[in-house]
Amino acid sequence: MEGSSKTLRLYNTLTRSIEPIYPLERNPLRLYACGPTVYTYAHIGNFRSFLTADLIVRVAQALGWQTVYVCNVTDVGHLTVDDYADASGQDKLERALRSEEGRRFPNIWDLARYYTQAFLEDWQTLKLVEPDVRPRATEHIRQQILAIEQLVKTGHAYETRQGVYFHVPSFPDYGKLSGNRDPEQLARAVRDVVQDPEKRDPRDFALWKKDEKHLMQWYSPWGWGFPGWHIECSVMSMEYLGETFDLHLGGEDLIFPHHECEIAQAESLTGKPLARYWVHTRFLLVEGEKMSKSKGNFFTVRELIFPPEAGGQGIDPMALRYALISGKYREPLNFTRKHLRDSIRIVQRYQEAARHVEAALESDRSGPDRLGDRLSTIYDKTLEALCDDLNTPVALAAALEGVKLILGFGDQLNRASAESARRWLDQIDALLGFVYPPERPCAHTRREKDPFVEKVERLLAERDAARRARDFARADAIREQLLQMGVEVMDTPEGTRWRRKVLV
Ligand SMILES: Nc1ncnc2c1ncn2[C@@H]1O[C@H](COP(=O)(O)OP(=O)(O)OP(=O)(O)O)[C@@H](O)[C@H]1O
Ligand SMILES: [Zn+2]
Repeated sequence: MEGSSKTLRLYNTLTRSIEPIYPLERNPLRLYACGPTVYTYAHIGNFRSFLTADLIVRVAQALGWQTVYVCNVTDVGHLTVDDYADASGQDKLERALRSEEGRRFPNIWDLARYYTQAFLEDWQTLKLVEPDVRPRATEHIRQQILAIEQLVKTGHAYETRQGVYFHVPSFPDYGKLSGNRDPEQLARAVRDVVQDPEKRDPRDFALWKKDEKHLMQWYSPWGWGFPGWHIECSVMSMEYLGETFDLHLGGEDLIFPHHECEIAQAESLTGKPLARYWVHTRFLLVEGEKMSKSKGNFFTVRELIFPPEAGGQGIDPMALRYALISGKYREPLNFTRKHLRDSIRIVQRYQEAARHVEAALESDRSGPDRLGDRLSTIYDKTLEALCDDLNTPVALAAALEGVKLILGFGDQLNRASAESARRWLDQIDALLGFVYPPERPCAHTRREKDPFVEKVERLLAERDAARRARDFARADAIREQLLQMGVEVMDTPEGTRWRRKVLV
């Protein structure tokens, strides 16, 4: 098998070192990536993290391994301050339902379904590998309840009037992933959060929240309520991958508390390590700050790739994919216009090379294969760079040499060389995923309107009506409101036009 002599090496957050990765015995490589909370569209920062998982799966497959890849959907609303271990605060899904955009959904279940669907479309648009299992938290409530019951039975959890908590002192290894071991520091981390006075230790975190008013609730041995966020991933990962699996992935913000808490719960249940390697992606930044749903400083896939008439910027999804993988996953990546422009140009060169190759395959130009050996060396270098802790900048630079080689032949490419070039482009596409366009880009929501676009159109109609009624103060106020939403309004002789503030 091509490249099978290579070793994949990745940085393991647990051991704080780069380690060779290999599956256990004769098992496939088993991976779990924490999926999105579906209360709004996922942003491209989220996709940066999913792309790390995607590349690892692709590299593993290129090395000839079998893989089992699980990526969940968090469709139970977890809480706005979930970066605190005890998960108090307001439910993100409920808050979304009360927002202006959320009002169009009749209930919380429809809202979660809608954004799940949108997420899956974005996933396909960016050509991420389809996971073998995509478990939904709402479909695994029974398993979560059973796990919590077991933790209570074994003395790792206890009930209060407000909920059920995992008792951190019952798991001495708490802190092994994040290094957050100092109890006082951990207690300070939760100081600003509404706390349950019956909690036995400030570090204890919620497994079950009792709440008869919560919009998503299930009946449990502790009455009506809903599970904590951390338990969902412990349960779903073990359900599909076994008690110990290979890689657990997510963005850097998940190291603590989410993954630390997952380890505590799962390892208390089984007495075995949950995952052998923990891999975390650094943030995608906008002007030096984390791109984040809650901060509102984000770009969604659709606002970048939709055509301008649908409120987007018409960017090739493959260029967006290229931009998102072009930085090392272990370093923060600043998302800039220049970066996106460069990626657009590079992907266009690949597309041009693919066109040349297709034309040459149709031609009757004979002659020896003058590309096969050189391209195969380049493929090797590309894969080797990815095996080196996913060094994507080096991998992409290596692959670009192949494109230059192909383009260097111009119209003189013969059939034999074109066959090698086509094989190479296919291989690079399997490995990096941006050479050919996606098969199924965002079809669903192209028919169904984006709620943002709907809102803009409604405001523009109101503004037109105000102008007709010569209520210019009202018209100006609406224009200002649109501006604050990032929308520029242009009055032209053909009528009112609008566009999002342009990025490129
Ligand atoms: N800016 C970012 N860059 C890279 N990964 C990110 C970024 N923001 C979130 N992630 C990762 O995306 C995945 C899904 O995240 P999730 O849906 O829970 O929401 P979130 O975007 O972190 O929410 P919020 O923005 O409200 O904090 C997680 O692995 C998370 O660590
Ligand atoms: Zn998770």
